Amino acid sequence: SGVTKNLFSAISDPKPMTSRKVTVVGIGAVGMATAVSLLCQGISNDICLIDVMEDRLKGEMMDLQHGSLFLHNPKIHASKDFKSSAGSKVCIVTAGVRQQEGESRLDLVQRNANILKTTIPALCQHSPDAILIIVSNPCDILTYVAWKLSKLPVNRVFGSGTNLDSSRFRFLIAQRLGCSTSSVHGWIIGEHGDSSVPVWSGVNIAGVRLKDIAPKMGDDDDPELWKKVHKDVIDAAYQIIKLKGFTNWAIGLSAAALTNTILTNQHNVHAVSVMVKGRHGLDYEVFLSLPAVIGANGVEKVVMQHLAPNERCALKFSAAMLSEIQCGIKL
Ligand SMILES: O=C1N[C@](c2ccsc2)(c2cccc(Nc3ccc(F)cc3)n2)CC(O)=C1Sc1ccccc1Cl
Repeated sequence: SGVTKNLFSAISDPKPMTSRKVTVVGIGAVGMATAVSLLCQGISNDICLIDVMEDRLKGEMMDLQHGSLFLHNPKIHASKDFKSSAGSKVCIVTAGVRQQEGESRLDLVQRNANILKTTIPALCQHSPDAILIIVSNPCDILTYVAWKLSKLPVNRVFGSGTNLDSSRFRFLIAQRLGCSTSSVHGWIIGEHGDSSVPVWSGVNIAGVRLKDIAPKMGDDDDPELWKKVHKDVIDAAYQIIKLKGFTNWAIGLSAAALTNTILTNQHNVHAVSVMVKGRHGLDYEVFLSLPAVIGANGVEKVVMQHLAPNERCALKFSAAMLSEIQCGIKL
């Protein structure tokens, strides 16, 4: 038009640079917290929102677009058609249905698996090189389902897993000790949620292992009751549900942090849900969280922590449980 012709003297035609496009599937509280975390931290400037609720989708897209001035002038698009996710480097799946009153866990799993049956193949069709991060719950089982449906190598699909559990764990310890969360190193591994496994021997600040100072740390007869920190991680989840009805900010920030590690090929170590067969004596084809090195190719390496017998036993129990549930899922 007249204005653009007379306003700009073009130097180059805008060729698409190697975009860091990210697709977020599911625009519920978690999906939107993830999108906002990505945009506010400048982790991605090219976001695609996918959901089936078209009005809500358009509203969220417009509302986010109107914040462009306060962001890094991002490209934000939204559609129920997966075509608009084409060329994504990372696809974050937060879509899922809530557990209904009295619904069995297996029914919930099957309903969420049914959503993945259309979602995963469509994402892979339009972004064949993408890394998939599964956030939907139950996370470990749905990460397995997504991996099976994607037919991708195991490094390209992982779950947010105990990344959130570990961040709450480190926060609570940091509160107890009076230092920053990032300075408290500690890992919760295994099944995300109620049956997660805290690796007490690994909790340290500047390499000083708390277990060396408080040898009974994590035991039931520990006078300092450190085991309560893990219980508080679990109780916090239920308390937040009771207080606000859902959780979204910490999980959204954690999904954005995982995405940043991929897009910047940072090789950070995160507790995420990976295929554990052949590790720690586990023989099941299941996904559980272990500390993993994450980069542009997704899961690059797994850190093999020295686990106590009870920790290995808890992982084995979870693996057997997940394997049993997975057998009951119709893919
Ligand atoms: O902070 C949460 N909130 C959720 C939630 C629930 C509704 S909206 C958000 C939560 C909170 C409490 C329990 C619970 N259980 C659950 C199990 C299987 C499912 F398929 C879905 C949910 N989920 C979802 C979830 O996974 C978390 S983390 C979490 C949960 C339980 C124990 C420890 C942790 Cl670190």
